[in-house]
Amino acid sequence: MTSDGAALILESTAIDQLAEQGWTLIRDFLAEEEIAELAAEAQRLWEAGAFKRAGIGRAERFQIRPDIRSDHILWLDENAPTRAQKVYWQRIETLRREINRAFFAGLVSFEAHFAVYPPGAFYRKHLDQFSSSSDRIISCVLYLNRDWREEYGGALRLYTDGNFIDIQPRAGTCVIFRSDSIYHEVLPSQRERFSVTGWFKRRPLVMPLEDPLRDRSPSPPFG
Ligand SMILES: O=C(O)CCC(=O)C(=O)O
Ligand SMILES: [Fe+2]
Repeated sequence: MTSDGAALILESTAIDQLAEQGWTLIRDFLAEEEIAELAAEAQRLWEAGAFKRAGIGRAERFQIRPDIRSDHILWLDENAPTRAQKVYWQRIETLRREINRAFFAGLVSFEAHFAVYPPGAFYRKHLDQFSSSSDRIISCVLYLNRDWREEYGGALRLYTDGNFIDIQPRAGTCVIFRSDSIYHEVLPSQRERFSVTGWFKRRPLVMPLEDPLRDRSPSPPFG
């Protein structure tokens, strides 16, 4: 990155594109050594067995469906970030403010996980919003593999206007898109493919009327 001014101009172009076409990308989202540190961390945790098979759906609808997605994930804990993760969260916070300023989007939080696609893994075409809730507004995927080559597969295919575009998962590229309307898929990857995937969220618009876990024993009889 050349200067803060240049970074700001880049970011505002990206945000214009996000508004116009529903997706954008920022290359060099973090410095090379910051990406390398995140990549080393993800690799170490993967080798230590800390990742879990990813599923689809939330809460009681959660299912492991290797026919739909076969990646493995590890959620980040915002309250206990490593040094590399702290830099990532700070960068995300800057982006959150930019998006809110440009769109009055009311994004209040962010959740993120590391993901690994082992050789052969994929994620079929989908939207990132759960059908049961609309609090995921903007998706954000940051890639960690240095020297990625097209022949490894593993591109992110974004579907837009009856067409599609393939994005190579190269270290430092961050793809940002609307969670409610941009269909996308991860094509089968032939190499271990690492990323940090996250979602900007709004406060849920409709609050549940009743907490299902609340004690529902009958109230004591009158008198
Ligand atoms: O890794 C990617 O390129 C996209 C991942 C994805 O679509 C997801 O986790 O919902
Ligand atoms: Fe997705």
